[in-house]
Amino acid sequence: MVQKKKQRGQLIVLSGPSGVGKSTVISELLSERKDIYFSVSFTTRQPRVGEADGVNYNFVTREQFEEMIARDELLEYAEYVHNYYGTSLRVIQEKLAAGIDVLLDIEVQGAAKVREKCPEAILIFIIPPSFEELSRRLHRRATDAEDVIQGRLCKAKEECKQIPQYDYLVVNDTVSEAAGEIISILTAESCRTRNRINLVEGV
Ligand SMILES: Nc1nc2c(ncn2[C@@H]2O[C@H](COP(=O)(O)OP(=O)(O)O)[C@@H](O)[C@H]2O)c(=O)[nH]1
Ligand SMILES: Nc1ncnc2c1ncn2[C@@H]1O[C@H](COP(=O)(O)OP(=O)(O)O)[C@@H](O)[C@H]1O
Repeated sequence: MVQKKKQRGQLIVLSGPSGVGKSTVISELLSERKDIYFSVSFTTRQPRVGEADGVNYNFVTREQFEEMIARDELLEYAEYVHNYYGTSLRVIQEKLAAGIDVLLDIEVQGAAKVREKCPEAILIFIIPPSFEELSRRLHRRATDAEDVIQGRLCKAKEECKQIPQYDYLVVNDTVSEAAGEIISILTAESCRTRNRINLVEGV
């Protein structure tokens, strides 16, 4: 009855305000689910202390980014606080076709484009326990100047208006609980009939 046929990978989108803990939760998630491929985005923003090219982001100039747009090489892209951010189309296509699940950490406009192009993508939004805690996390991280932090906090309120477009909402109170909830979501999604029907002969 059950055939061994390779399934297409699942596309997983994670969004949430700056400083909510996306990168932290993603590290925890990837340490438990080593089979998931994290998509390293392209950006024109400057690297922060401790960030490495090709690991956190592929850091490019505005000119290089605009060339990628012109060549139609991006699955999606958006401008966020005066910088471009975008996802390589080729890499994502290759991984998904090889049956590998792909995780994107992208903001709300990019997530909406992914939904349009790949309706089966799983969209997860992460929120902080409170707005005050979000502000504390951004200050404690100490990677951005005060005006940048204020800009990101303003943007957070706008971004939260898009929550109804997401399939799942996760509160990042503790990192382990948030990562655990995402793992549960992914397990349930992988059991959907549409993701397993190929396994059954003659259906
Ligand atoms: N649309 C889109 N957004 C991205 C991409 N990569 C990162 N982002 C988003 O860009 C925003 C800013 O990211 P970053 O400057 O690293 O700040 P951080 O979220 O505070 O760590 C975040 O909301 C990310 O989710 C991408 O490839 N496409
Ligand atoms: N659950 C949590 N509780 C307390 N601090 C957290 C939690 N998750 C993340 N942080 C801290 O908050 C700051 C922002 O986290 P980060 O992962 O860089 O956020 P994002 O990628 O969403 O911008 C970091 O200093 C991180 O250590």
